Amino acid sequence: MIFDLELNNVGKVYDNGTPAVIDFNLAVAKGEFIAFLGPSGCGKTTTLRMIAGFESISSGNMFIRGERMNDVPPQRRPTSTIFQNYALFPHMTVRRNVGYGLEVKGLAKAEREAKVERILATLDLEDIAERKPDRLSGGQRQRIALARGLVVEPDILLLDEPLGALDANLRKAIQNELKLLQKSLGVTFIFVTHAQSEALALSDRIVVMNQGRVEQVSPPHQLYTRPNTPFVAQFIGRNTVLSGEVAGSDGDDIVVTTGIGTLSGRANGTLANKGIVNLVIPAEAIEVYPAARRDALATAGTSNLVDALIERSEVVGHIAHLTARLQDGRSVSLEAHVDKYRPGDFPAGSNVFLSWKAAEATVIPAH
Ligand SMILES: Nc1ncnc2c1ncn2[C@@H]1O[C@H](COP(=O)(O)OP(=O)(O)OP(=O)(O)O)[C@@H](O)[C@H]1O
Repeated sequence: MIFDLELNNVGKVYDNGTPAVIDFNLAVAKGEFIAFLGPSGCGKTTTLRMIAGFESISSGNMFIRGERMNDVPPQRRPTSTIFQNYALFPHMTVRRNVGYGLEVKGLAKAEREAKVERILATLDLEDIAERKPDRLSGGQRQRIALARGLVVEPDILLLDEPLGALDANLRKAIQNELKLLQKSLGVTFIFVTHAQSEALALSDRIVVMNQGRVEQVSPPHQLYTRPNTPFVAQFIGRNTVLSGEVAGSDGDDIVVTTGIGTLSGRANGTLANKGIVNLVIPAEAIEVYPAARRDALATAGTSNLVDALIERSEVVGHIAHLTARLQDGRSVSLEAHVDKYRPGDFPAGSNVFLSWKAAEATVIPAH
């Protein structure tokens, strides 16, 4: 199979010696929507710029549709880049901004105009085609930048924090638009973000980066429910991470001795280090029961029963928010519809039990 994009052990060391990207491996199929997600300074932008050709590759190889790209200059790569500030020309109309890339490529006027009209129509920009971008809204400018990137018909569109300049409401609306547009065009999109919700909402797969390295590449749901590493468990979703030691197994479940009891979860892949592990429990998997139900739950064979004390209990709209303190002192935040956690059932100061199904918790190596 020929991938749209392949990065094989790609690395970047800046002239000052900073290793910004280390052994980056990724294969992207045509039409995939990929997010690079991670904290500030983890190497997302550097990787995107190496794909675009704005930054040289220090080690490893990069291929687009099977062709090695390491030494190909940016303008000869089948990529377009959309920058966070959109980099539109303020003195040109929207139409000229959109057509500029085709002018540079030297396309004949008639062909150029046909392509520009088509993309203006696709992105609903015809009515503002004669305006200058500085007189337009953030959302409109974002669409112009998209049109400018797409009009050259790239194999891969690279987007650097494309929604970063927009306010929260507009961001949400444009997220949906972007996803629909990408699916209808079938163009491979790679975008950089440090907004977890955006990556989870938009992507087919997310590449989580940390300190220059790829921690995990997974579809959003899998990343959320089955983290591979302690970093991902802390960075994505709302997980409680307990350290412990493997005591054995019970069918598909791994039994772990922790500071607050003998608990269980499922292994994610093979556990290289069987000794010290982390048990990762997503907030969504945790059920809360009043202390009075302890015996009934134990009789029913409910596993993973953990004592806790409700520290905070409040209802906002239809959502009940609970904070429960475990015996080791750490707090767990939980939320659910008020039909599930009825106000009054779990007042602050009450003793409760937390429980989860072993299949919904994940056991990962501690390092
Ligand atoms: N031109 C440069 N010269 C030297 N070091 C650089 C250069 N650009 C980036 N770096 C360093 O490389 C590392 C990765 O930076 P990069 O911009 O790729 O991270 P990022 O994940 O995109 O961060 P952010 O979310 O803040 O944009 C950081 O340590 C950064 O300081």
